[in-house]
Amino acid sequence: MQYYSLNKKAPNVDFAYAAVHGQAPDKGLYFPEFVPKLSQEFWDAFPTMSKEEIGFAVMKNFVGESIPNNELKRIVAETINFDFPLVKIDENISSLELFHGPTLAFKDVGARFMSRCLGYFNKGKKENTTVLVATSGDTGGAVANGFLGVEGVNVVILYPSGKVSPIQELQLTTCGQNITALEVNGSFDDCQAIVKQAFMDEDLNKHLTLTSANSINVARWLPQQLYYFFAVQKWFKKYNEAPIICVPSGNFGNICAGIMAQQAGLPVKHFVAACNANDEVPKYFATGNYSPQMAVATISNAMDVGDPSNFVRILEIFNADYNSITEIISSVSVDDETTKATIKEVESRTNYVLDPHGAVAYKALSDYINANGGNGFLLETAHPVKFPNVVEEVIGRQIPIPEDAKYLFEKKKESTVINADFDAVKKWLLSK
Ligand SMILES: Cc1ncc(COP(=O)(O)O)c(C=O)c1O
Ligand SMILES: N[C@@H](CCOP(=O)(O)O)C(=O)O
Repeated sequence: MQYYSLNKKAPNVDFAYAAVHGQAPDKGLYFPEFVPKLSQEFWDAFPTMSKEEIGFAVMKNFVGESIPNNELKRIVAETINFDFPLVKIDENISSLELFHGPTLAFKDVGARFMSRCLGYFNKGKKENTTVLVATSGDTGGAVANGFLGVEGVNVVILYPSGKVSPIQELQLTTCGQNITALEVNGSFDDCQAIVKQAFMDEDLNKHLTLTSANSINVARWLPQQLYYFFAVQKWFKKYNEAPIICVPSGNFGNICAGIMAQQAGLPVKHFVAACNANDEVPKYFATGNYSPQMAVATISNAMDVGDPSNFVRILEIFNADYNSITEIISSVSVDDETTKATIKEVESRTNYVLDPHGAVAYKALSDYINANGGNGFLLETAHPVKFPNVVEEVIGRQIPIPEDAKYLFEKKKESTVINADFDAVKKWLLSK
């Protein structure tokens, strides 16, 4: 499999090159030269395949010859060694719980896969790789956890000061070793823009081998397809009709991975991209015009993105054809008051506690189903305990902290405060 740059001004590369470099030299995101269709043999076996078998078959098509089969099988098995339950909430709506990994959010799958790929590609190399990552909350913790102790790799996490939840902040600032956190006086979009600029800076790239652990990087983004496969396999044990899938969306990597899975043949009836007040994509769906905007802060903070990186990948899948896009995907915006009311209503009726991101998706999915009929599931992308200030106030009780997360509260935050200024970050990187 070869990858091309979406800016179309850089040479094609294989999976290894795209994973090690992150972004193409012309600033474009890498994209696979075709979306591989899974074979009839795969679909015949699909209902009874194990997670590991599905994971290997799906990722093999994208990794190609860059990693030998036995190594790829190990990487996949280590990536997905936790549960992905599909829990029925009410008559027409289930929740795909993606928070059973080590950092309690869906990012663990991509981060664990990418860290192991880089570990494999870096074996025997003399120079270190610096992984730069911008986070609005969950990517940072997952990348810190996934890359902790990986030889030859230093991770630098940029996060917007005061705009992530307390557990998110502890997850990304307390690892030590090869993980460092830069607390940026700015927004997630500022952090993402600085990271992208770093890949383009000749001087910086002469001194450091840089890559990205955001969904920019295909090794972080593409494994996110896997849980769509796991969920749809479970879905067809209960239902005969393909599901409507609702994805709480910010940088649009997750839903874009789901669309890739659907293009490979996974049965999905419709996707709903649920956004918070950062509604540049819902506006595109309503008008056909896309115009990025300054992010506004919401209670679903990890989706506070004003210029989503992966929107260009969605356009690419559909050749930027508005009608084809809107046939398969809808997009809506849900405000904070409605998000809180949804958490409260669902908890008091069903006892199920949604996190603010899942609540945005629940509301968007239930509205879609009320208007169009059908059955579906939302992606519950983070554990509600990551957002206690919002959720506990709304439901009026405490959410117990999972055993595995208690250790975080004994740790001390360590971060370097820095202005949202590329030159300041460059100077800091070169001083290390
Ligand atoms: C909990 C949670 N939900 C939803 C999202 C949005 O996902 P994406 O940026 O892939 O659209 C994020 C950010 O990644 C997140 O952390
Ligand atoms: N919501 C994300 C933002 C970064 O998204 P990514 O998928 O491009 O890494 C976060 O939690 O940091």
